[in-house]
Amino acid sequence: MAEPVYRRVVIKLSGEYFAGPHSFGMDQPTIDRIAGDLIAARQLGVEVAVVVGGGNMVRGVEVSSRGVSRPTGDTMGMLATVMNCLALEAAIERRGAPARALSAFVMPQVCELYTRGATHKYLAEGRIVLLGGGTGNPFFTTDTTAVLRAAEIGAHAVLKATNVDGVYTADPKKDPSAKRFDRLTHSQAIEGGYKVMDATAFALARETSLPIIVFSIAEPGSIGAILRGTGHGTIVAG
Ligand SMILES: Nc1ncnc2c1ncn2[C@@H]1O[C@H](COP(=O)(O)OP(=O)(O)O)[C@@H](O)[C@H]1O
Ligand SMILES: O=c1ccn([C@@H]2O[C@H](COP(=O)(O)OP(=O)(O)O)[C@@H](O)[C@H]2O)c(=O)[nH]1
Repeated sequence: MAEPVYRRVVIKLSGEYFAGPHSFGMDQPTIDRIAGDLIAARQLGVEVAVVVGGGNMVRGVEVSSRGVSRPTGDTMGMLATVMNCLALEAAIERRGAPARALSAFVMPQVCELYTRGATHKYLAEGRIVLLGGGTGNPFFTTDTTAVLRAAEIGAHAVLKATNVDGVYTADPKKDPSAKRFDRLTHSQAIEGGYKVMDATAFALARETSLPIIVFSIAEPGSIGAILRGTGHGTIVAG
């Protein structure tokens, strides 16, 4: 079997995708399927840290438009990401593989606090490490969290597993004539204003020379295919 292209990665999983065919909440078959894909990725010999979004439950901007302050709405969003991590941790462990959820917030009754040291330790033990709570700060996203954590732990790439198969010249859900890029630079992604990831995430990835691969999570096995270099997606790199 081909050697994996990257030895340590941060995988950003769309929170929205956790809802499966529903518009809200956690769809267990979808979470179980993602757990299987992550275990297969780990079995390639890759150290896997995962940042999960929270859009299946709370997005700060939406909540704050209904009356709470933006920082409070964002805190709710970050707590939603912790819940997704706990669901994924349970799904991975039910399949017999070791995982460990860490949170950006101190919540000792729930899970351990995120630190670089703890992440390295659990990755070295062969666990899939699930990073909840975003950056711990409002006004950021889990895309930015994924790049930040990747830079902190010395990951070789960020894999953004989402609901489109790459970066397009325009939102492909709105513009059927949009064209997909195979590859583009961080600067091109920022200047193009492509909304598949926020500009803060692209800018931090440029600053830290981290490649980002945007690909669809909908295809079972897509994470492993990207890691083997045979997947279908857009590479955003230097
Ligand atoms: N230029 C673009 N290329 C690809 N996707 C885009 C683009 N502009 C907007 N999008 C939209 O970005 C969405 C993915 O971003 P987002 O909803 O933040 O995903 P996630 O839930 O994975 O964080 C896609 O559903 C797609 O419709
Ligand atoms: O560092 C962070 C990460 C996330 N969030 C909040 O958590 C929500 C869920 O994250 P995100 O929208 O990135 O999830 P996804 O789009 O992947 O489902 C966001 O809307 C924000 O309100 C935040 O405030 N700071």
